[in-house]
Amino acid sequence: MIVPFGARLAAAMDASGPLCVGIDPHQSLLEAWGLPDDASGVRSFALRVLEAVGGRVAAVKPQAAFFERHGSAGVAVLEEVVAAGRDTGTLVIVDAKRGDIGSTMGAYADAFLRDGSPLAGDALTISPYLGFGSLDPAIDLALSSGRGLFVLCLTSNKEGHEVQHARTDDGVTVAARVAARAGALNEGVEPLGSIGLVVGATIGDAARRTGVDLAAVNGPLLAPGVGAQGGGARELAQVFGAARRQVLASSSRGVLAAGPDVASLRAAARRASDEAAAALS
Ligand SMILES: O=c1ccn([C@@H]2O[C@H](COP(=O)(O)O)[C@@H](O)[C@H]2O)c(=O)[nH]1
Repeated sequence: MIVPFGARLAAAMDASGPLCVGIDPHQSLLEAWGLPDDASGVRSFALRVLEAVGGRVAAVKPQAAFFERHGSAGVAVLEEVVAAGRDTGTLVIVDAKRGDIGSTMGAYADAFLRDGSPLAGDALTISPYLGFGSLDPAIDLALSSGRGLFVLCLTSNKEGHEVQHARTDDGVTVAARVAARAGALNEGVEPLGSIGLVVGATIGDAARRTGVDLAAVNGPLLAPGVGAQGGGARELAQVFGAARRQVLASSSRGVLAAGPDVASLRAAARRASDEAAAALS
């Protein structure tokens, strides 16, 4: 039986807390960890993170860009990391932020969401800014394969408002429209739908200002920006309010800076998870 991603994530957050650890092998972190800036260094880095947090946090999020910058050897490492992450029992969210015209989106869906594809984790981040309807192939395949999607809605970067806060002809913001479309796909699903949103922990009161009803999305809310970008317990509570039980807080550098020692990484992840749980309870 296929268990939908939303149900699997809800169970993982209940068991391990609301934290996703980002696997972002930045050049500077590889150097700090004494690793070479090549695919072998990225491999050692990512497997070390999995050793520290696999099976102990709700999710991990390998950032595809840091693997792709090493070409085909880096992509092969990403494949290995996706498989190794899933083997630990921790959910794997591939942060690749794909988005394209529908026919090409079908190929991205095939790569990242199809059973048996080496790049398919448990969920994928995607961009709706070629139009929400262009995401249909990914939505169809995610739902039929028990996977999830995180659709960019209100991102953590300071430039996001240029597009996301813009108003359409009927006065509704782009972000609110994205959120409403995701919510329609999750309607009536319990405990949580599988079509989530990306909503940065750094956005302050932007959800209110843009008319985004986060609770009505009835899906998971991936909240990057915790740690290195300045988001903390106070920001999580402020941004998510009534939707806080849907939130999966995400931290990459904030945890990774504790490496390369496995015990220190594990302790940093535990702290981040406990802080997020307290802020979102
Ligand atoms: O709005 C967004 C969407 C995605 N991200 C990604 O999350 C991590 C954040 O890394 P930190 O080191 O914790 O700052 C990174 O992979 C981004 O691409 C985001 O930050 N904001």
